[in-house]
Amino acid sequence: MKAVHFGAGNIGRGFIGEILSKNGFHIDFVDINESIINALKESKEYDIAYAAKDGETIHIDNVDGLNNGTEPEAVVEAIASANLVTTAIGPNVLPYIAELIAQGIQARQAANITEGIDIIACENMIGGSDFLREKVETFLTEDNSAYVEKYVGFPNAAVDRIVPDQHHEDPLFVSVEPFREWVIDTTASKATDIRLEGVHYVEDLEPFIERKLFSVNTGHATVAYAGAFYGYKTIDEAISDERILNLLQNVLKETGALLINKWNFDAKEHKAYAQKIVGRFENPHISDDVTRVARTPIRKLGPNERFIRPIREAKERDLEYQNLIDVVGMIFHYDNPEDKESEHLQAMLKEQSIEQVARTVTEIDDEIILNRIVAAEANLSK
Ligand SMILES: NC(=O)c1ccc[n+]([C@@H]2O[C@H](COP(=O)([O-])OP(=O)(O)OC[C@H]3O[C@@H](n4cnc5c(N)ncnc54)[C@H](O)[C@@H]3O)[C@@H](O)[C@H]2O)c1
Ligand SMILES: O=P(O)(O)OC[C@@H](O)[C@@H](O)[C@H](O)[C@H](O)CO
Repeated sequence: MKAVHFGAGNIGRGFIGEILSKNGFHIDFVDINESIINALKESKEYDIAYAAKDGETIHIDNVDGLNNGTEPEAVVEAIASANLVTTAIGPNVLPYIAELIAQGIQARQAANITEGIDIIACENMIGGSDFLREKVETFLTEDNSAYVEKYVGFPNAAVDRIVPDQHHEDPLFVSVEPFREWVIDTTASKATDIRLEGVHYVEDLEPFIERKLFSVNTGHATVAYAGAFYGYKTIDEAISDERILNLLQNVLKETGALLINKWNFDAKEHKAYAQKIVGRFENPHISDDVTRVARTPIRKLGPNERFIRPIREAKERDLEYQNLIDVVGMIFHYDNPEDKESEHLQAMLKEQSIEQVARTVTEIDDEIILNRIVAAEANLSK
C-alpha cells in the first residue's frame, strides 16, 4: 500500500506518518522544504519520540521524499499509483497544491484506474477536504469531474495531537505529545477497503471537528494570544500565569456550553475532555512557542474559525461569550513582525478603525458583537 502525504512538517511526520506507517504504508512525503525532503530521500526513515516521562520512541521506515517545487512530475506519478493521499500543510496552502492533485487525478483517469482513492485534508479547519476538492475541481474538465464523482473521495477529517516546532540536530526527528485523535468522515469515502487502525471512522464528523476546534484550538489560541499580550514566549510559561489559566477555563466553559447545547454532549464527559486539554497544554515535556500557536491571526479570526463561529452561535443561542470576545480583543493586539498575517493585521489597524478591520476579517455584521469586540480591544489599550 502506498500513501502520498503533502506536508512533511510537524503533524505530517509526527502524526500522519506514524499512523500510515503502523498500517503498513510506504509514504511519499511531498514538501517544498529542500532540507527535509533531501534528508528523507537520503535516510528513508526517522524517529518519533513521545514527550512524556519515559516516553517511548517509534521508528518509522519505508518513507521517501518528493519536492513538489522541483519534481512535480514525480508527484503526479506518485498520486497515480497511490492508494491514499493525505495533506497537513495548513489551510492557506491547500489552494497551492490543488493543481498538482488535479494532475494526479487526471493521470489516474488516463491509466483507467478504477480503484477508489481518498484524498484527506488533515488541517485544522471545518470542511478541509471539501475545500480542497473545490480548489482541485477548478483544474478539472467535466469528464475528469465525472471520474472524481465515481472514484475519488474527499472525506473531511479532524486531527488532534500537539506537535510543536522542532529544534534537533536530526532534521527528521520529531517530538510529539502522546495523545492523538484522528477522526475521518466515512460518507464521502471512495477507498472503502482502507480503514486505518488508530483512526476513528464516523458518519457525522461535525460534532467531532467542532469539539476539537472549539475546545483544543480555541483554548490553545487563548493561551497563545493572552501569553503574547502578557509577554510570554511559550505555552507552558503562559499557562502558569493565573490570569491566563482563568481566562482559558472561562473560554472553555463558554465553548463547552455551546457544544453541549448544540451537540448534546454529556456535560460531565465534556468537562473531563476540557480538563484533559488543560493538562495537555501544561505538559512539562513539551516546549511550544506562543508564536506557533498564535500563527496566522487573520485566518484565526475567520467567520468559521475558533473564535468567531462560537461567538456567533453562542449569541444565537443566548449563551455567554464575553471571554471569547476578550481574546478576540487580544488578537488585534498581536504584533509579530515575523508573521505575515500579524504584520498585515497591524498595517490594516494603522489605516482603518478597529471596527472596520473587525468587519473585514471576521465578516461579522452583527452590531452587538462588533461593538463588544471594539470595547474589548479598547479596554486592553488603556
Ligand atoms: N502541529 C500541530 O500540533 C497540529 C495538530 C493538528 C493539526 N495541525 C494542522 O496540520 C497542518 C500543518 O501544521 P504543522 O504544524 O505540521 O505545520 P508545519 O509548518 O510544521 O508543516 C507544514 C509543512 O508544509 C510545507 N509546505 C508549505 N507550503 C507548501 C507547499 N506549497 N507545498 C508543499 N509543502 C508545503 C512546509 O514546508 C512544512 O513542512 C495545519 O493545518 C495545522 O493546523 C497541526
Ligand atoms: O495549527 P493552527 O495554526 O490551526 O493552530 C495552532 C495549534 O493550536 C494547533 O496546531 C494545535 O497544536 C493542534 O491543533 C493540536 O491538535
